[in-house]
Amino acid sequence: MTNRSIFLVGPMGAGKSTIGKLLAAELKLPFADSDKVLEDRTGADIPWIFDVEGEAGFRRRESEVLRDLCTGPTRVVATGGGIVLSPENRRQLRKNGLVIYLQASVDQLLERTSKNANRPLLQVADPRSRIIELVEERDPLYREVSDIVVDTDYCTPRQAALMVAERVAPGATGQ
Ligand SMILES: Nc1ncnc2c1ncn2[C@@H]1O[C@H](COP(=O)(O)OP(=O)(O)OP(=O)(O)O)[C@@H](O)[C@H]1O
Ligand SMILES: O=C(O)C1=C[C@@H](O)[C@@H](O)[C@H](O)C1
Ligand SMILES: [Mg+2]
Repeated sequence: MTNRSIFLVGPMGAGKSTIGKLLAAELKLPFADSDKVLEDRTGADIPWIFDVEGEAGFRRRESEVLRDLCTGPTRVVATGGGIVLSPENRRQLRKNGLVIYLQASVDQLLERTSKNANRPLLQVADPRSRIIELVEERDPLYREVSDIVVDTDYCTPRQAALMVAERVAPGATGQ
C-alpha cells in the first residue's frame, strides 16, 4: 500500500473527480477534490469566482488549496485541470505525492465536458479548438509532474480506478 498521497492530474473531462472517488474507496483512503475544497472555502462556485476575481484570482485560491492538501493525511486528491500551470504547484505535486496523469482524446474530452456549463474556460463558441489548445499547452506539464500515465479513453471510470489502484498498490484491489 502507498504511504504517499495520490494526485490525479489531467485535462477537464479526463475523469479526475469521478475516478478519484472510486480510487479512494478502492484504496480505503480519504478523498479530496481541489475544485470542491476551493468552492466550499470560498462559498461560491467556480464560474462565479472566474467572473468576479478572474482566472488569476481562481489560480491564487487553487494554489492555497493545493498547499493545504499537500499536508495532513495520506489521501487521493483530484486536482483542477489547470493546477500544473504554476511552477510552484508542480513542485508541490512532485514533492508530496505520487502523481497520476489521466489522459483522454480530444473527442472524449469534448463529449465528457459538454454535459454542463460549469467550466468557464470552455464557455466559448468553439470548445473543441479550446480543448486542443489547452491540451497542447498543458500536456508537457502533466508529463513533467507525473509518475504514471493512464489512458482513460477505452474504459469506464471503475475500470480506470482499478487500473490505477493496481499500479500504485499491486495486489491491494478487491477485483
Ligand atoms: N472513463 C470514463 N468513461 C466515460 N465517462 C467518463 C469517464 N471518466 C469520466 N467520465 C465522465 O466525464 C464527465 C467529466 O468527468 P470528471 O468531472 O470526473 O472530469 P475531471 O477530470 O474531474 O474534470 P475537471 O478538470 O473539469 O474537474 C463526468 O460526467 C464523468 O462521469
Ligand atoms: O482546466 C482548467 O483550467 C480548469 C479545470 C477545472 O477543474 C477547474 O479547476 C476550472 O474550471 C479550471
Ligand atoms: Mg474534477
